[in-house]
Amino acid sequence: MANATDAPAQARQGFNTADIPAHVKARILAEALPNMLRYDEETVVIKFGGHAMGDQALSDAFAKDIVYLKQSGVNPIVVHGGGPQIANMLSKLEIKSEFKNGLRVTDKATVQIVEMVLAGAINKDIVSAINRQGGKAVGICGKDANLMIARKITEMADPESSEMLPVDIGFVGDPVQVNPHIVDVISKSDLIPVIAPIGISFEGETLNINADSFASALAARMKAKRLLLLTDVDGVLDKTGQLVAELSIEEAQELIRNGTITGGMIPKIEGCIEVVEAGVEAVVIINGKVAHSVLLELLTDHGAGTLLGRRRRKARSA
Ligand SMILES: Nc1ncnc2c1ncn2[C@@H]1O[C@H](COP(=O)(O)OP(=O)(O)O)[C@@H](O)[C@H]1O
Ligand SMILES: CC(=O)N[C@@H](CCC(=O)OP(=O)(O)O)C(=O)O
Repeated sequence: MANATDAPAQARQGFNTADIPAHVKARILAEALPNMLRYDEETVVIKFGGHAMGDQALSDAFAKDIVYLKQSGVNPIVVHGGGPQIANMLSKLEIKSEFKNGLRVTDKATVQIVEMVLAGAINKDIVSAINRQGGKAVGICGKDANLMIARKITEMADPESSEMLPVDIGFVGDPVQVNPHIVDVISKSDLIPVIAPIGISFEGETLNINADSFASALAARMKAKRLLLLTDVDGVLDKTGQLVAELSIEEAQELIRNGTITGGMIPKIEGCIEVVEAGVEAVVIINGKVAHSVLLELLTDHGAGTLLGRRRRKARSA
């Protein structure tokens, strides 16, 4: 048997339920079924981060979860990242890359590689993984049917003073107009949309969009029931490294102010706040390195990671 921390081994084992006692099976089903009903025909946007993609068995477990959701009447929409994979390709091509406030500075050569890696290799890998598990996935990016129109980022908040300062980080976009028609058309059938975070400007330029920002803008526009962000940690951790199971908007802002939330977690949480303010019930940050974390979050009462929203976890099964 794999131990609790050996997620890839657990994922490889799949669902072997033969040695689970009947009364435990009954408890699991009794907990899962009302949760399944709660998400029936609801849209759930799931962001699959590049750090969560590393292992084949885990990627297959993720793909299986997406197929199970679709088969049980939920409407899953996958948005993926690929930061580490872009970094690998840039380093092979000996192109230097740097980040400013969590965003990759993206010149003309870099944006071509970013599009190739995200909308090409990674998008098609995820599509194939879902299809291998019995789903019918369709890969698109924000350019398709003008799904994600973005504006070049030309100013950023100074981390110390919060004052907006002019910046030039190249072909990096901030979503300004989401046209979800193509996603609706795909997901109203038996197909599952898998979306690469590439956008297009009103002037026709290809723009690199942070995958968390892309998923947040889409979830907000589609008034999704949930946004799940899969990353490489269990959720938001407090100063002592303990998981924070739920956060209000005010508590999240305070954790950023007092320096508990730093680095890549800052844009993630800022996106989450905007999503909740736009009317999405809750956003959950979960560990994509735990096998079947998506099912654990959606179908068990206590959930898996950090929930940020207007709704308290205790009331989630209401
Ligand atoms: N308070 C915090 N709790 C959890 N993670 C944090 C916190 N502050 C900063 N982080 C960092 O944020 C990272 C996740 O963000 P990021 O690297 O952008 O993930 P992804 O590539 O999955 O989008 C974690 O690996 C961790 O290093
Ligand atoms: C502008 C910007 O930073 N874009 C990201 C897009 C990919 C991404 O966000 O991937 P993860 O979710 O795996 O981090 C990048 O170039 O890395």
